[in-house]
Amino acid sequence: MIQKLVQSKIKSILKIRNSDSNKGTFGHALLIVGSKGKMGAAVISAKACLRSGVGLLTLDVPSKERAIVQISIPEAMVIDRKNKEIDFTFFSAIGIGSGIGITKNTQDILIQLLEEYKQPLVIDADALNIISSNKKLLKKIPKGTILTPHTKEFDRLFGDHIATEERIKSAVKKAKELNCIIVLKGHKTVITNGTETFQNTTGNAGLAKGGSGDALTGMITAFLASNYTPFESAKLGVYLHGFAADYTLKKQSMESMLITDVIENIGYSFKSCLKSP
Ligand SMILES: NC(=O)C1=CN([C@@H]2O[C@H](COP(=O)(O)OP(=O)(O)OC[C@H]3O[C@@H](n4cnc5c(N)ncnc54)[C@H](OP(=O)(O)O)[C@@H]3O)[C@@H](O)[C@H]2O)[C@@H](O)CC1
Ligand SMILES: Nc1ncnc2c1ncn2[C@@H]1O[C@H](COP(=O)(O)OP(=O)(O)O)[C@@H](O)[C@H]1O
Ligand SMILES: [Mg+2]
Repeated sequence: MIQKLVQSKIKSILKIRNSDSNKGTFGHALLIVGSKGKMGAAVISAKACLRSGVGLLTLDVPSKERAIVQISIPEAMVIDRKNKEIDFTFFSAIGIGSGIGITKNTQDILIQLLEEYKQPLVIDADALNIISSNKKLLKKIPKGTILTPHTKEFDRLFGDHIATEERIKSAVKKAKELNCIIVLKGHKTVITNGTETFQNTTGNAGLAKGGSGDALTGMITAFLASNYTPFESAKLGVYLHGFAADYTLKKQSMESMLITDVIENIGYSFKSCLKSP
């Protein structure tokens, strides 16, 4: 049975930020995102991550591109993509894939990460495509990892599907098999851990634009770093992302909406869910 992901469920998950908390309370996230020409994905995912409550954020980007993020997001720290000495285990949560491209370097980083990091990851976009072209990597995905494919990425990973219902059934089966969370993105995103399955009730076609998924990756990574469980993190990210997009319609149309407008409204999503009955 597919349950509707509604506001009361989100409210029951959201934790109130304690007044005596410090940045360490909300974890240190690492986002391995962006590449030459796709640094927008890095900036978008980082901003969305920071707007979702993470304590500290480090971005792993190609060294020639670091100025872009340092100038546009002073809150984030930056490390060099080529640095092989990175201790991944230092980070509370890691998101990888948005805008990274498929190169020898990004393939090596993903393989190194899957060898060294045994906690749940958030895997998106090109990192999913790297796994699709080297299916042996599926077995190395840490338990509880959140995979965030759109339809095409899902089919690259698990084979072609014609009907949506058939794809959802596969998502449930694969989530169980791989012991992970699958966020099957689309008009009505489906989130499953293989046992329970939810369909999102927020969001609109203003999100049908490049960068919307990159923002979602940043948000889910922030929740994971802040100690929400992987399933909770996926649900919070998907619902609040869509909710912020719906609120954006107060000022923008679906045509004019930018994902950066949506990110600016994440705060409203939190406020509204926390105060709802
Ligand atoms: N500013 C930046 O830096 C940006 C960077 N980005 C980065 O670029 C990389 C490539 O990512 P990508 O998703 O654009 O490429 P790809 O996997 O070929 O899929 C594209 C095609 O898939 C389809 N499709 C998608 N959703 C679907 C759905 N729900 N239902 C059905 N079909 C669906 C659709 O194809 P169509 O419907 O035309 O067949 C669509 O044209 C990645 O790393 C990403 O993070 C982007 O985020 C843009 C902003
Ligand atoms: N018509 C729509 N209605 C609601 N949400 C949508 C719609 N189209 C796209 N989205 C959402 O926007 C995001 C798109 O993700 P993705 O395709 O990975 O974008 P990108 O890679 O360009 O950042 C997903 O969260 C998806 O659910
Ligand atoms: Mg994407």
